[in-house]
Amino acid sequence: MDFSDVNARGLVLVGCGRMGGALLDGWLKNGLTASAVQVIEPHPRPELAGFGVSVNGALPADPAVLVIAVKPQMMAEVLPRLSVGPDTLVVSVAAGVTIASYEAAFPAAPIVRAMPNTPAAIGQGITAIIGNAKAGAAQLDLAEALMAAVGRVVRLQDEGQMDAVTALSGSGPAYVFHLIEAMAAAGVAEGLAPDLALALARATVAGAGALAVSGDEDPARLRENVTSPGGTTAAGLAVLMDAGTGLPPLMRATIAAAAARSRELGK
Ligand SMILES: NC(=O)C1=CN([C@@H]2O[C@H](COP(=O)(O)OP(=O)(O)OC[C@H]3O[C@@H](n4cnc5c(N)ncnc54)[C@H](OP(=O)(O)O)[C@@H]3O)[C@@H](O)[C@H]2O)C=CC1
Ligand SMILES: O=C(O)[C@@H]1CCC=N1
Repeated sequence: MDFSDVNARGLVLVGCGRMGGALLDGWLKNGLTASAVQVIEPHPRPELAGFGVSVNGALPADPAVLVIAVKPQMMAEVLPRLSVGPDTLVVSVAAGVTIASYEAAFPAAPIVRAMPNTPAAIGQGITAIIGNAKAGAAQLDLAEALMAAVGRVVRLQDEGQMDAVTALSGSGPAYVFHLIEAMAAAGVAEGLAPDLALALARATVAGAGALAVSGDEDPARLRENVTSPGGTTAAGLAVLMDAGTGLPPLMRATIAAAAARSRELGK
C-alpha cells in the first residue's frame, strides 16, 4: 500500500494499548513513516519510544487519519477532546460504539468502524470494516489498507452486523485460547504432565488452524478426516457435538452474550 499521503499529512493514534500497539507495529512494518505518527496515550509503554513515533506532542491540523483505539467506556470522555481537519478520515476499532456516536463528534468527517482481533499482533488478524455515508471509495480503500497491514480485511454492508462480527472474530481468539486451556486441563486430568499437556494442546490448535486455512476443504470434512468409525475421535465428538450439552449450544450462547454486550456498549 502507498502510504505517501498519510506519511505527508500524518496519522494520529489515540490509545496505544494492545490493539493500538499491534496496529502501529503493523503500519510501521508496511510503509508508514514513524515521524508521521503522533500517539496520544496517557501512560505510554516504554517500548513505544523504540518505535520512533511522537508521543503526546502537538497534533497536525489536518492529519490524513485519526485512529481511535481506546476502550469504549472512555469514548464519552475522549471524543470531545479530539478534532479533525477538513480531510481527515476517522477510523475507530472500539467495540460497540456506533458510527452515529462518531458522527455526533465529527459531523463532516468520513468515518470507518473497524473490528480487528489480536492475531493482528503477528499480522494474522482479520478485520471487518464499514464506513459512514461520507466515507467514499478512497477512504474505504485507505481504511482497508491500514487494517490489511495486520491481516485480512472484509467489508460489511450493514453496520448492524458489527455486533456479531465483534462477538465472533473480535472476541474469538479468547475462545480459542480458552479451548487450549481446557484441552490442556483435560490432558492433565488424564494423567499428562502440565507442560506436556499444554504443548500438545497448543500445537494441536495451531496445526488444526493452519490446516483449516490451507485450502478450501470444509471444516466438517477436515473433522471427518480425523474421525475413524468406532474410534477415539468419534467417542470424543459424541460428547462435544451433543445438541443439548455440547459445543454448538455453548458456542451459540457464548457468541450471543458477546454480541449482546457489544450492543450494550453502543448505547
Ligand atoms: N483487545 C482486543 O482483542 C480488541 C480490542 N478492540 C478494541 O480496541 C480498543 C482498545 O482495546 P485494547 O487495546 O484491548 O485496550 P487497552 O487498554 O490495551 O488499550 C487502550 C489504551 O488507551 C489508553 N487510553 C486511556 N485513556 C486514554 C485517553 N484519554 N487518550 C488516549 N488513550 C487513552 C489506555 O491507557 P491506560 O491503560 O494507561 O489507561 C490504553 O493504553 C477497545 O475499544 C476495544 O474494544 C477491538 C478488537 C479486538
Ligand atoms: O472484549 C472486548 O470488548 C474487545 C472487543 C473484541 C475483543 N476485545
